[in-house]
Amino acid sequence: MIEVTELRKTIANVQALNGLSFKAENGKITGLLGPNGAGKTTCLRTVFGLLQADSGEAKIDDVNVAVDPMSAKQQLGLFPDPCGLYERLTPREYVQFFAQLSGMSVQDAKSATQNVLNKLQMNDIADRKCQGFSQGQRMKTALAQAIVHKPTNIILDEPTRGLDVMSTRILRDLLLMLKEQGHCVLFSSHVMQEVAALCDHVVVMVKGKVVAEGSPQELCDKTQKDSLEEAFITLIGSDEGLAA
Ligand SMILES: Nc1ncnc2c1ncn2[C@@H]1O[C@H](COP(=O)(O)OP(=O)(O)OP(=O)(O)O)[C@@H](O)[C@H]1O
Repeated sequence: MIEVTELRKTIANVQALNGLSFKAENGKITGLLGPNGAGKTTCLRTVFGLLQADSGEAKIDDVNVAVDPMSAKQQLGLFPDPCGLYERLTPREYVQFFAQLSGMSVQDAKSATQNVLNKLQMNDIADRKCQGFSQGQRMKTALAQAIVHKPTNIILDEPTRGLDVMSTRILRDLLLMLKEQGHCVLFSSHVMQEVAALCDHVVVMVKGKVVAEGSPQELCDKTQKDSLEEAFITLIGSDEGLAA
């Protein structure tokens, strides 16, 4: 479970987070939805420990990220930008390298890598160099890296940005699989369709704080709108920065 409480962060005189609080539970996909500049990336970076909040706290499975970052990160996987793979490595080498970085012995890293390659059905590409991979193959490799140390929690910042329809579908299926396996999946987006299709729980944020949260249906009910897009626009007070 990921829990943030009253997070505040000012960057270059901008109040990026302004008392942000929400929970992302295990076995659910939680979407952070908001217009450009709402603070989604800042929130995820703070949860991952890349940024330090001015006040408030972020907890991963009840471990405060700022107090015990190593333990917190043991239970956290960060989906990297699939464009940034090491081109000269094969997925097996790449994933095993990150498994060892997370503290596993060579033997454990090898077997964890084989497990994740099986889980994501990647054996056909496991020993090819990443150079020249399709977006979908990159996506799988990036996700394998994020989950090889078997974290309970996975965070993804706009994971479908720049992806074609097929790659988006592959990623959706992978996220649904992780949810079925009981993981906590937290991702940011301003793509309405993606949030509607995937999320059990949606956290709508504007200017660094939560303006509404609930299931897509609950948000529609709350705003008395038929579509999620209309509900979000009502909640946000404008359609700026939203993608259909
Ligand atoms: N390094 C930085 N320097 C200056 N301002 C920053 C920096 N990082 C974030 N901000 C500001 O903090 C606010 C929140 O930014 P953030 O990137 O978290 O938003 P976001 O919701 O992820 O936006 P987008 O959907 O456009 O990616 C914005 O106003 C942004 O300009």
